[in-house]
Amino acid sequence: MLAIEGVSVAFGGVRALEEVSFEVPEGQVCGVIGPNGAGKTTLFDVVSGLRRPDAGRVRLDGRDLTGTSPAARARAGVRRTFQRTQVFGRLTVADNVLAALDWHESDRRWGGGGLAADLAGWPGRRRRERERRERVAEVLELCGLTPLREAYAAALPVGRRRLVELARALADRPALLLLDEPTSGLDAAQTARLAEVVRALETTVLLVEHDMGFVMDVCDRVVVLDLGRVIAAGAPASVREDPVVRAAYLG
Ligand SMILES: Nc1ncnc2c1ncn2[C@@H]1O[C@H](COP(=O)(O)OP(=O)(O)OP(=O)(O)O)[C@@H](O)[C@H]1O
Repeated sequence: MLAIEGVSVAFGGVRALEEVSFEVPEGQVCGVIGPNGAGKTTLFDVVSGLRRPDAGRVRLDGRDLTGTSPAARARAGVRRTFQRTQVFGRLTVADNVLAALDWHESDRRWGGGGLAADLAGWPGRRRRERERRERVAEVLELCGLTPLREAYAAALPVGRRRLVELARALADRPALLLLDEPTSGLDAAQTARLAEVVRALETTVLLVEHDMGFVMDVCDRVVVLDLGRVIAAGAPASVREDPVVRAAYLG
């Protein structure tokens, strides 16, 4: 479970976040919405470790992550995607996912052990290799990318590249997935396909998104920020009907 507890951030006189608190239970998808300047990006930066809050805490499964670096959060199982997709264009779709898996594994296991350890560990390595290939196949299937597994990522339209990025982030079963404006640059069909994939995930997800339709479609819970404060939180349908939310959007 992700817990945001009394998080505040100020930029000079501007209170970007003021005592923001909410929780995302394990396996749920939570969307953060709000008008321009509401504090969404700042909140995302606090959760991913790019910005240290002036007050409050961020916990993941009870573990206090406040003040830890983005790299330490990655080791704790936090993954994020970016508005501009970050994939290896000259690798195939399958190799993109495999590379992500290798990267996170080696990051956890660094220390090595030399040639003797390598030889002694050979049978285990073969098993691990098979497990890795199986995991890649599983993630590609989940993201609807199996037919494209041998395609080069650079040749794909942006909607597919976004799915490749998602597959990379999911590869080693993250504890928390952060999606930053996942629909930006996607057309309606691509957005609908992405929504299907996100709905099928069993991962805890926090996403920031301008596309209300997408948020209402994929989220179990929606948190609405306005001028740095949580003005509403709950199921998509109740948030949509909330007069306070409507007033905030209409200005
Ligand atoms: N680095 C910064 N220095 C000064 N003020 C900032 C900084 N970053 C954000 N702010 C201010 O903090 C407030 C919240 O900004 P933030 O970018 O988090 O909002 P947002 O909801 O992501 O907005 P948008 O939807 O426009 O991206 C705004 O008033 C913004 O001008």
